[in-house]
Amino acid sequence: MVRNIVVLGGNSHPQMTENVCNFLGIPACDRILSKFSGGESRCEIKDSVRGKDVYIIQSGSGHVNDNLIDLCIMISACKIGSAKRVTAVVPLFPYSRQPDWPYNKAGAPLSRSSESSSKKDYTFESVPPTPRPGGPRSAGLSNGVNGLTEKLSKNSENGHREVNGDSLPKRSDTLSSVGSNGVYPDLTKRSFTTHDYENQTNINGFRPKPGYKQWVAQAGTLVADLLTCAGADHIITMDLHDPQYQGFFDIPVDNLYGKFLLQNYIQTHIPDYKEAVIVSPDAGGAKRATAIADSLNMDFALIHKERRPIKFTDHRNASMMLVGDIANRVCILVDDLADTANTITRAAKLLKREGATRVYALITHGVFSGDSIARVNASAIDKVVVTNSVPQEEHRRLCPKLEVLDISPVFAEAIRRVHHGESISVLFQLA
Ligand SMILES: O=P(O)(O)OC[C@H]1O[C@H](OP(=O)(O)OP(=O)(O)O)[C@H](O)[C@@H]1O
Repeated sequence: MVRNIVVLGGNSHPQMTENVCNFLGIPACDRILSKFSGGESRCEIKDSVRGKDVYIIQSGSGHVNDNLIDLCIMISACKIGSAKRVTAVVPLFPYSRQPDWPYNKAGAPLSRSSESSSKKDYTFESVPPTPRPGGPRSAGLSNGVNGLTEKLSKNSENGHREVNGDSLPKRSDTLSSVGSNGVYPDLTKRSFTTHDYENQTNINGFRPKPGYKQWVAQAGTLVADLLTCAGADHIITMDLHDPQYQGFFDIPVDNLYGKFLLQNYIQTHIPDYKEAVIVSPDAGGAKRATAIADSLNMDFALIHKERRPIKFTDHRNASMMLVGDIANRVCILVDDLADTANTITRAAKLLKREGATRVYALITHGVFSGDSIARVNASAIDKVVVTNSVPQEEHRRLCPKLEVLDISPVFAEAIRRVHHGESISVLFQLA
C-alpha cells in the first residue's frame, strides 16, 4: 500500500481507475462527478486531499470535450482543496493530434498559386500574408493582404463601398458568414471567417487560390494551457501522436511508450515473428515502427499515405504506396492510433494485394469512432491488437478480431515511482 497518495478517477475510464487502485492497494478517492441539469459539470471531492499527492485518471475518449472539462475542474478542485501536487494521468491525450502550426497541410501560403509573386519577390525577410482582410500586412509580398482586400472590394456590391483595411471585420469579431444557401454575404459588411476559404465556392465572385492555407485553431496549445491553468503540476500520458507536443507544456510530461507491450505481444503471440515484416501505415509513424523492427531485428516496410483532401476532414481521399517487399510474409502494421480505422484497413488491403499472408494491426490507442469496428470486421486485417488506453469492452464485444493489452500496470508503476521520486526511465525499457 502506498501512503499519502490519492487516486481520483474521472468518468472516462472507470476500469482503468479500478485497476490502478488495485495495483497500488488503495481505494479510489470518493467524489461526486456529475452534471447539473443545464449540462455543466459538477465536481465535489469527498475525501480530504490536503497535503496529498493526487493522481487524476482521465482519458481522452468517449465524450472527449466533457471529459476534458471534467479533468480541468477536478484538478482545480484538488488545488483548492490544498493538494500538495496534482498529476493528470491521461492515457490517451485529447487534442494531441492538433498541436500543429495553425495552418492545414495543404502547402505553404500561396506556394502553389499561379497568380502569386514570382520567386524573385521572396526574400528571407518575407512574411506570408495572413489569409483574411484587415489582418497584418505582408512585409515582403506584393500580393498579400492589400491584394486580397482590393479583390474583395471589387467584388462587393458593384464596388459601392470603399474598403478600408481598418474598418473590415476583425477575425475575433467573426463567427460564421456562410448563408444557408451556401452563398457568402458581403464580406465588407458582415462577418467573415477563414473557414470561408475551406468551402472555396464563391465569395461574391472571389475564388481563393488553391494552396491558400486555412486558419486552423491551435487546439493542442490551448488544451496544454488549460490544464496548466487549472493547476496540473505534472502530466503522465502514453504515445503522444506528436512527441514534440510535450514542449507545449511548461510542467513535466512523462510520455510512456506502448512499444514494449506491443513488442512483447509480437514475441509471444506471433509464430516465427522474425520472418514477419513490421509495416508503418504512414510516414508519420515510421519512427515508431522502425523502433520496434530494430529492437526485434525484423524487416521493415513503409506505406506512404498521401492525403490530398478536398475538405480538411476528408480522410478517404488519400492514395497509398508500399515501399518494401512483403510478398508471402506475415505483416505487422504498427501505429499509434486507429480512429476511423481507414488507415489500417486500407493498408491491410494493400498488403494483401501485394501478397501478404496474414496481417496484424498493433495499435496503442484504439479509439474506433463511428463505424470503424464494422470496417475492421469487413477488412483484410486478421487481428487487431490495442491497449486499453481507452475503454475497449464495447469494441471487444463487437469485434472478434480485437485483442486488448492492459496498460494499467504500467500507469500504476509510473504513479508509484513518481510519488516516491524514483526514476521512471525503467518503464521505457520494459519488455
Ligand atoms: O484511423 P484513422 O482515422 O485513419 O486515423 C489514424 C491515423 O491518423 C494518424 O495519423 P495522421 O493521419 O494524423 O497523419 P500523421 O501520422 O502524418 O500525423 C495516426 O497516426 C494514424 O496513422
